[in-house]
Amino acid sequence: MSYTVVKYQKEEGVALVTLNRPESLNALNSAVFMELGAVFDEIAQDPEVHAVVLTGSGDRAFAAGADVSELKNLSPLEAREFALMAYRTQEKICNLSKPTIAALNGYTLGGGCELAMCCDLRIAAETARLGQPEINLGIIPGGGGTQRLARLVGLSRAKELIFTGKIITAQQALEWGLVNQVVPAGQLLEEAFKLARDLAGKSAPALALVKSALDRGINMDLSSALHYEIDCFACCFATEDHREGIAAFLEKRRPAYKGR
Ligand SMILES: C=CC(=O)SCCNC(=O)CCNC(=O)[C@H](O)C(C)(C)COP(=O)(O)OP(=O)(O)OC[C@H]1O[C@@H](n2cnc3c(N)ncnc32)[C@H](O)[C@@H]1OP(=O)(O)O
Repeated sequence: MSYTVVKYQKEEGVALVTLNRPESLNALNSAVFMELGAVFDEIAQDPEVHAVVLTGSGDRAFAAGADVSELKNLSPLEAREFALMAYRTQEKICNLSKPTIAALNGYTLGGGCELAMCCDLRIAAETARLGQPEINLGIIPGGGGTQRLARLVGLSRAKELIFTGKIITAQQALEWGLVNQVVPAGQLLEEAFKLARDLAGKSAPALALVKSALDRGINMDLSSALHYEIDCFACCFATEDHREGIAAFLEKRRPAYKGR
């Protein structure tokens, strides 16, 4: 399938997905959400892809938020439809059974920050700036910002960011736990790919199971989550990869996983 507002490339088991509206700082409109949804459907079905890097084109923004010109004339029902469409795409990203890394190459604001939080890990360029400035438009985050941000940085810091609409540096985001790593801008994609290739070399079923244990478990009560983890742990023993991982350790060699 061909895409226009999103670019999709594959390299050595890693998918690179690039938001591609640099003239508007990769603002997220309906077309971007539709294409992003289709790309992640394609990735989910593609056995050659073992990890994903999501970034923005140009050197100014990952995404500066939902496209304000599209939000301008929405009725409440249309705003709900827009948010639901974004939600459906975000669910495809969150539920992908492969690891995802957001490479934040500049402004990561509003819906852009919400999209980054749908990825498993976030690496930011030193020049990246993050925030949820919706309050300054007289609206609130509608793409998971109130929930995912609070879960990542705690309720108090989430309120600080969302109430004030202030924009923080990549370093501050690192200190708050909103990003995992900060790197020089020129090394962002290289570092994101290094991590993605490392993850792509691990057992795919083990990664899928542990992603599920973490993402589903966090929303369960502790006892249910611990039992779910035990079931996921047990499922690993149905894979060829677990035999290979243990054999490789005992034979003092690198494992060669087959993803099954
Ligand atoms: C409901 C969820 C949401 O996400 S609401 C949107 C939340 N995001 C924002 O409020 C950020 C809006 N953008 C800005 O505040 C600024 O653009 C900036 C601080 C990110 C960068 O400022 P700067 O002065 O450096 O650049 P420009 O403002 O001139 O931006 C360049 C170009 O991009 C267009 N643009 C930027 N953000 C958006 C957006 N969210 N939606 C639509 N378009 C956007 C901006 O209008 C400029 O276009 P131009 O045609 O050149 O005027």
